[in-house]
Amino acid sequence: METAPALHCTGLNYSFGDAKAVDGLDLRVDEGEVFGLLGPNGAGKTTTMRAITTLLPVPPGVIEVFGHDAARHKMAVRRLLGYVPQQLSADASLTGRENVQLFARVFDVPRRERAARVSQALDAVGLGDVAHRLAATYSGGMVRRLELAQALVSAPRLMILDEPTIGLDPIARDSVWDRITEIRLGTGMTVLVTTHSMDEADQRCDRLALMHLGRLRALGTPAQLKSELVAHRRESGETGLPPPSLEDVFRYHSGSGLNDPGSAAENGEKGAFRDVRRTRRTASRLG
Ligand SMILES: Nc1ncnc2c1ncn2[C@@H]1O[C@H](COP(=O)(O)OP(=O)(O)OP(=O)(O)O)[C@@H](O)[C@H]1O
Repeated sequence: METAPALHCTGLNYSFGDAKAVDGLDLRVDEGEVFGLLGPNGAGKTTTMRAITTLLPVPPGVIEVFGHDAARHKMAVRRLLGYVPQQLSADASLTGRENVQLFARVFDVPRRERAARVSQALDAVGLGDVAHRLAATYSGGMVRRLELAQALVSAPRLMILDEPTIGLDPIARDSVWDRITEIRLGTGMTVLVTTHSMDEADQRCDRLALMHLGRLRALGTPAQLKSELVAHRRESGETGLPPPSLEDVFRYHSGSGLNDPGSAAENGEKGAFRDVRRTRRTASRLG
């Protein structure tokens, strides 16, 4: 019998008032993959992730996590998930260990396993030795790794990471990604991640979905997406260009971004303003 994929979305729609944030999204993520959700600001990535985590309501039959319907079996789905949102979730006035302990209680990790699981999660992200320090004293990269530990403490099978490296310098970014890779290799955990860094997407993701204006525009491995663009250039007679990067693929599928009709900016500045404000707030708190 075929095993259920880590995630299956069938015709996911989500609107905020009259504005459609996600428009008929079909997506399948297989167990063990690192799957990147790409797209310009306002493409619908965070809304998709929040729907998967059951934080936004969706009707039955639309989202399944390891075969569990997110509408009918909300708690079963939540138990399978770890989620690191874009906004910071660590409390600066607690120590690293206290932050992770808090999540262990919230996620109902059995009391007798709690201490060991908290230590394991902190060690897995390389914070075991500094777990006694207040999170306020951590660098931006350490805070992001602490949030990863918070999400890891419930031993999720599907980890959802919304821009886990936003606002980090290249060394801190690598250290966050190296930890994700190590944990994934050790546990077989599936990862669904958004990033605006095309280098990260290219180097760290097995497969990518490119969203724009709430719709899926392209799907495949980084190599497939690039070779599709080569084929398209050939068909349209564009010659003499260097091999495309993932950024070229992104630009090709995202059109003129925020100036497209129906985009966040065209639908009202408020949405775009909120997106930028949220991103800046996270980045500056990490900086
Ligand atoms: N709470 C909300 N109320 C109203 N509109 C919203 C809300 N959250 C998101 N939107 C709108 O829905 C659309 C999709 O937003 P979403 O945050 O999912 O995009 P995104 O791809 O994650 O963008 P970013 O890369 O900036 O994080 C945008 O037009 C956004 O303004």
